[in-house]
Amino acid sequence: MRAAILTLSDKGARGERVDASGPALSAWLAERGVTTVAAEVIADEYQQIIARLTAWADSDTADLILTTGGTGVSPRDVTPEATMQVVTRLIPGMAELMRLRSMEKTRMAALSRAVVGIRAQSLIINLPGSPKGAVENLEAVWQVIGHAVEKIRGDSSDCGERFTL
Ligand SMILES: Nc1nc2c(c(=O)[nH]1)N[C@H]1C(S)=C(S)[C@@H](COP(=O)(O)OP(=O)(O)OC[C@H]3O[C@@H](n4cnc5c(N)ncnc54)[C@H](O)[C@@H]3O)O[C@H]1N2
Ligand SMILES: O=P(O)(O)OP(=O)(O)O
Repeated sequence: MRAAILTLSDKGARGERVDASGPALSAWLAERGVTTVAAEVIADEYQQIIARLTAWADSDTADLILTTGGTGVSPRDVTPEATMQVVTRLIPGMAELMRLRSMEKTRMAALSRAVVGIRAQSLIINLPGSPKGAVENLEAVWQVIGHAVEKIRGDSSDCGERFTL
């Protein structure tokens, strides 16, 4: 599986904070055999987020596109809105699963408005901004991601009896 990681952070884009979340996700994925083929830090700008997600998905850069940051309720948090503009199909259950598992760790997880969806053949997942929050949310849906990527890419095998989790 190939992953691309987009960090949304005004401070990061201005060079006022070192991006710890993108590298934390990349390291976590590498331990599971997933290569990060692209990674970028940009500001919380609606149009820029749309442009980057669209370019990665439409050029088939990655099977899995992760965003980190900008999912909350601050005025400049627009990652979910930009993602909803880009995806053609939402997968609400994956976002629900992330919040369910996260709320077992912190009630602040209720503030993440993260969405998950599909554009072209890429699965796009919003994750919160902190390194801890980002990895915890990815971990929550990890067992589902492999199967989602297979299905998005047209796997027609009968999955009815393959999964019990
Ligand atoms: N499983 C978890 N889920 C959530 C957590 C958590 O700890 N575990 N945190 C919750 C909180 S609190 C909020 S609020 C929401 C929404 O978060 P956002 O997506 O809006 O996150 P940001 O405001 O962009 O960032 C929050 C905070 O994290 C630090 N930060 C952000 N970006 C970076 C970066 N690239 N490198 C290092 N640190 C970063 C910084 O202190 C920001 O103020 O999510 C809940 N879900
Ligand atoms: O600069 P950002 O976007 O990372 O903002 P915040 O630290 O308020 O999440």
